[in-house]
Amino acid sequence: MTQPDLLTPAQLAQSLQLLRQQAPLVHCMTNDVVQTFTANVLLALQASPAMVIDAEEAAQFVSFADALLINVGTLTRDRRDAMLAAVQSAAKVGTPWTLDPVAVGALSLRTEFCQQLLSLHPAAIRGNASEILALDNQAAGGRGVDSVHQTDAALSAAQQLAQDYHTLVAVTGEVDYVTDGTRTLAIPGGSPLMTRVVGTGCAHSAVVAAFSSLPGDRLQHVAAACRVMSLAGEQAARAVQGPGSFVAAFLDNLWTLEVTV
Ligand SMILES: Nc1ncnc2c1ncn2[C@@H]1O[C@H](COP(=O)(O)OP(=O)(O)O)[C@@H](O)[C@H]1O
Ligand SMILES: Cc1ncsc1CCOP(=O)(O)O
Ligand SMILES: [Mg+2]
Repeated sequence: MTQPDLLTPAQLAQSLQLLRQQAPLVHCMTNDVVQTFTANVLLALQASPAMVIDAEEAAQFVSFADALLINVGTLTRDRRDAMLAAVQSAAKVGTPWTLDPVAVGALSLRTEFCQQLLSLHPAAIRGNASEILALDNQAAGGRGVDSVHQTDAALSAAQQLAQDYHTLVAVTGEVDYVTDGTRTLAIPGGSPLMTRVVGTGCAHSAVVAAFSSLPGDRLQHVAAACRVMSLAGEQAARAVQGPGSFVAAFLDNLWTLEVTV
């Protein structure tokens, strides 16, 4: 495996400009905790969120959407069936979909479902280090929804998953890595404060879904999704006292983000 490269400012600027121009419609099937925050993050980037969750409606709606997000954070059997219907429909119509395997590992329902989803061709997978290790059967998972591993420790698992399932894997934490199994980009930055408000990881996956719908180099676009999150996060953390005001500053920074080349 080759050493990680860095995303250039020119690549970031190109991907961000394309995202704002295309304003993708992102079909989100996500967990109960993060619905509003996820929608607000997408809106701040000029994308359009739509949370359509009934099995029949989801299978229909995915053909109107530019991207689909599957997040198993508050999975139930009914939701699993609806997500499966949406993914199968996405495969038929060619809508790229992204998996967020929240807390995969210790719990059977979500672990078996995530393993099933892997063979249904996700365009991208975004998880924290413990989730990526668990998905590759190399660890039992994290502490609930939080990681107990560093991303360096999960990089080879991310590369292996990407190769095995012909997908992109973004493993996020202090340093984010995005890999297709051959090329890997490292994205430093962000702030520990990002982990002190709920939903940043889940929203990150929604942003990965949005960027993965863009034409061109998907690895570049997904790395740009990570850098957009880390830039907005680090700028917000510098300006605020704690988690409450962080959320507002983070959304404002996504809205105003400019990249100088
Ligand atoms: N120590 C850190 N320093 C900077 N950014 C971080 C740090 N930990 C997490 N992040 C960022 O916070 C967001 C949430 O990521 P993470 O904690 O990995 O996911 P999850 O919330 O799914 O566990 C990501 O954008 C990630 O890059
Ligand atoms: C707390 C919680 N419990 C089930 S899903 C969820 C949200 C997790 O959000 P994130 O992974 O973005 O921290
Ligand atoms: Mg998460």
